[in-house]
Amino acid sequence: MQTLIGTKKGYIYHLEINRPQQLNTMSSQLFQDFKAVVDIINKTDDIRVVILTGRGKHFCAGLDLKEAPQMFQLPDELDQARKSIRSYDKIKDWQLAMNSLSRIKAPVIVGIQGYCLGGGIDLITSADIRYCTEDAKFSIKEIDIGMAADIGTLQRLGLQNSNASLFRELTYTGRIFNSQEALSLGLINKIVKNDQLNDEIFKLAELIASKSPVACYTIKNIVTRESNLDSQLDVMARTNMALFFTNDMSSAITAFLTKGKPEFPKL
Ligand SMILES: CC/C=C\C=C\CC(=O)SCCNC(=O)CCNC(=O)[C@H](O)C(C)(C)COP(=O)(O)OP(=O)(O)OC[C@H]1O[C@@H](n2cnc3c(N)ncnc32)[C@H](O)[C@@H]1OP(=O)(O)O
Repeated sequence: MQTLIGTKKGYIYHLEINRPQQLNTMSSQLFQDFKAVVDIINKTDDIRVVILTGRGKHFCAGLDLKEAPQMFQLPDELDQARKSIRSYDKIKDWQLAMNSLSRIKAPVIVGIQGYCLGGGIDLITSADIRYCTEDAKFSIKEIDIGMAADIGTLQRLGLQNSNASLFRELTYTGRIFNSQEALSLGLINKIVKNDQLNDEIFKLAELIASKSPVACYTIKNIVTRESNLDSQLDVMARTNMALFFTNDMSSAITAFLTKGKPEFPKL
């Protein structure tokens, strides 16, 4: 795999996002590699815990906005309905990729440092356990590219969040929030010192790996049956399939690439 590196250490499988020069942004290759790695891991019967980290300074700066215009592009000759159906299929495929961590049979621990933005949050919400460093920074940044987070965040983190008001503020504004706020939101379960992330998550992984893998498998099977998740994600895909063709989105992505300011017309 090009964008993910996997290393097995005893019962622990360490997966690393390997696009540090691109701030580990999500390219179409990364989506494909996430889908592929689930099979590799699930077919290896002595993997008891999976750790996911990102190489370099940042965990993940979200969707690769340099590649995004190609990712969203559909043939001009298609009518609106056909474009919408094809974009629905694409969103479902990306949802499948970003739900990979919940489809891994073993518990998954994620370690986050630096920025974790947009799709990066979608990805980590499908993990079992999330630790971050003191200086980690988060943003539910989809709003800044004129779209709604469509691959997990609204469903896994938003619905039934005990801090719903803070959650809504963060989704409507896309403002950067720190590790303490991430903790209070339930996005993160432990903040660790900047230089101790790997030590802490490996320590935790070793503890879980010492437990019965059958019991861990059973627990994961139960706790990942989030009520109505599939239908919620499907509603999201059916809603966003039209959003992909707004000028809001293309104007926002162009503004990022050209360091300009996007224009959003009235509803
Ligand atoms: C559609 C369904 C699937 C997934 C949907 C996901 C939605 C999202 O993920 S929305 C969020 C998308 N991401 C962003 O909006 C992040 C944009 N980037 C930033 O805000 C900042 O760059 C930063 C990450 C906060 C870092 O800031 P700073 O330290 O000041 O560095 P910069 O000079 O801004 O960036 C360095 C270099 O990296 C490039 N870059 C940064 N982010 C992205 C990105 N997401 N995609 C592509 N490239 C990115 C930036 O353009 C710079 O490149 P240069 O070539 O050096 O100019």
